[in-house]
Amino acid sequence: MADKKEQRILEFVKQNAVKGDPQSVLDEIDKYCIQKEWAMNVGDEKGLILDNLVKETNPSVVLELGTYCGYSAVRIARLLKLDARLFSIEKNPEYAAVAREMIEFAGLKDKIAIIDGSTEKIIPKLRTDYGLERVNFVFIDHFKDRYTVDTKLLEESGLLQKGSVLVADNVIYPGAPDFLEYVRTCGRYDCTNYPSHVEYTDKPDALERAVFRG
Ligand SMILES: O=c1[nH]cnc2c(O)c(F)c(-c3ccc(F)cc3)c(-c3ccc(F)cc3)c12
Ligand SMILES: [Mg+2]
Repeated sequence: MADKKEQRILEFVKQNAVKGDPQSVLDEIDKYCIQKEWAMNVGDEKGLILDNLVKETNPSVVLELGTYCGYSAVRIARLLKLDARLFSIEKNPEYAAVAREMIEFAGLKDKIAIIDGSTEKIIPKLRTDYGLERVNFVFIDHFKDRYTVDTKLLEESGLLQKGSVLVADNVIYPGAPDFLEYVRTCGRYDCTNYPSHVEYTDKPDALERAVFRG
């Protein structure tokens, strides 16, 4: 594959992180993105907020929309209990290939499954083709114009149950105004905003947590 930024990040991690140590993988990705090339990982500042939201939920089944290089999959899965699992949907095959190697290097291959394809095609098939009954935690971090339609797909798929937690990245920048409007006004979610910054910058951004009322 052509040497792309995502490949360079993976190579840097392989050279500098400790195999089987998820925290060192996160630290080296952050170091690369701060020192060499910006990349759209959730990053260390929003990552700490995400850590706390995962810890307080202690989910058994996690769904991620948008894998990219696997940073947030590693970040979340490193906190999960032994029998918990994370399913991450990625449309870009080059990103998925990098993420698989990143996740294997971090030692989390048995906890994380990457599903190749688009969310609009995969979400409706999660119950039938992947055997998912319910998801307890969803990290939404893909195309901002898909946040609302995919949230509605999750509702219609029957995968959400009372207490299922959605956490969405970038709700301020690049922004997901229709998603914020939907989850805050449709009456089916309890919402909380967590102000932060775009990864590796001082540009304001935020995470939004939306807890499904059932
Ligand atoms: O696309 C994304 N997916 C997930 N997370 C993202 C994220 O956390 C980001 F910070 C950005 C971002 C924000 C500001 C900026 F200047 C550049 C990129 C993007 C993004 C937005 C528009 C694009 F054309 C390309 C990338 C994403
Ligand atoms: Mg993001």
